[in-house]
Amino acid sequence: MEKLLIEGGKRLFGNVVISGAKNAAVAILPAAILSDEGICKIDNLPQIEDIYCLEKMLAEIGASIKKEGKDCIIIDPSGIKSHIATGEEVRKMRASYYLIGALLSKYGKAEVVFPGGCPIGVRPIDQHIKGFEALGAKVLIEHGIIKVYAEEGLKGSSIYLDVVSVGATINIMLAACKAKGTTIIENAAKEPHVVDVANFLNAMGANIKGAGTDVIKVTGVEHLKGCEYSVVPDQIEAGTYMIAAAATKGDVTLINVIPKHLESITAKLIEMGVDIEEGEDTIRVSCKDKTHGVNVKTLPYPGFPTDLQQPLSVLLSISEGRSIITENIWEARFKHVDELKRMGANIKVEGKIALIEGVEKLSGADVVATDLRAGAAMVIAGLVAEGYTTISSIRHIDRGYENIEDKLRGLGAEIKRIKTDEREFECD
Ligand SMILES: CC(=O)N[C@H]1[C@@H](OP(=O)(O)OP(=O)(O)OC[C@H]2O[C@@H](n3ccc(=O)[nH]c3=O)[C@H](O)[C@@H]2O)O[C@H](CO)[C@@H](O)[C@@H]1O
Ligand SMILES: C=C(OP(=O)(O)O)C(=O)O
Repeated sequence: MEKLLIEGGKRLFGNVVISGAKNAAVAILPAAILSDEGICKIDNLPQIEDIYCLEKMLAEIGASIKKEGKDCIIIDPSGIKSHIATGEEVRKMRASYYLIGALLSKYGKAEVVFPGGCPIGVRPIDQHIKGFEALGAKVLIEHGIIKVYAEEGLKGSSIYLDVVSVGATINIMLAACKAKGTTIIENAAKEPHVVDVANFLNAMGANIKGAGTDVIKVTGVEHLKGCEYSVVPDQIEAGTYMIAAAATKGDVTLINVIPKHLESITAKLIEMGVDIEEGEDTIRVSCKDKTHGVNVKTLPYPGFPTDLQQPLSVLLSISEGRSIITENIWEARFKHVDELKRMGANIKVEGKIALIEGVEKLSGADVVATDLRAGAAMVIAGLVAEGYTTISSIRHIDRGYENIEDKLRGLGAEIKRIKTDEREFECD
């Protein structure tokens, strides 16, 4: 088993380059199979396990995938013959559900195994299904496989999402972009990755308007073609490094970011006493004094992102006074709290609320990355804690953070990946 070993107490200084956004890239790769003519060259792809997993899935159904340089791939979908994706990889990640929208759009049918992803609570897909059905598809779930058929073809429709869902918004865009007529998605998600996927599809020839607002209009087109595209910078990876810089009382400049996408985290950090300087595509985060506690509610974009709640809870744990986190999106996104408590944090969880009393310091311990962002939280905790921290189950971290230990070492952290003889305990 691999673990991360961190010697805490080093302040982070210097520059860190932010990678392409996981949550955009995991939808853009499946979207690329929609090309009826030509290849897609996709750049600024994060080098993370979720992307490697998707590349394998696409190759399994017949796509040709070629790497070009470090973070660019070329996808040629002309060899795809199958509408079925039920392999081992599909189960490993959440975003494999985008294969449903993409295959349905391409073939009028799709059979995809139920997706996996972070164990952060019940993760229904009823809004995806509602969207596919509104477009004229029949949906059947059998033996853990989602089977979607549109024998008469897909027809544009109006869909009002009952909850703001990133996945359902993107999946309906994918399914609708070659449907007959116009589809309107109301109460749509507005996250930067939703906009990025719409931009990618438009670069392929789709006609999608309104992405980034809560009403998206998709006018079906007959034909999509290949394109060249660069994935938007990762808002969540950037936020994680911003929090790490503040927590270690460091001075870090993030390169390759879109400051607008980070407004909710920037505002929260400023409220806590952190200094932030925004450039055109950079953000400098510095912090000399102890930060103070604040209240945070997770909300769909442009609210504070749930994916940064766990990393922020570490900074709040060592801030002066009391903080309250309200987690409004996922019902089980406080699993990291028990791990933080091992390091001396004072946190009480009641339902969707975590009550945090700031402590003077954290101390190193053996902890577990219970999910992806919990893992990022443990890394930040290890960086600020006194002594040594080891983090296990780091496969979760590898799903979403490119070279986390190299990037942090570049900022002066003492962190390394170690191999142990222990077998990994699979808890999800
Ligand atoms: C690969 C990816 O992009 N993952 C992100 C995506 O997950 P994901 O797309 O799975 O999350 P959603 O935005 O769909 O979920 C938001 C809320 O809607 C609910 N819901 C969702 C779909 C549905 O059909 N029915 C339903 O009730 C969920 O239970 C949750 O409470 O957005 C989440 C919310 O920003 C992030 O935490 C994840 O990192
Ligand atoms: C929850 C996350 O990922 P996924 O939806 O892929 O499980 C995340 O990126 O924080």
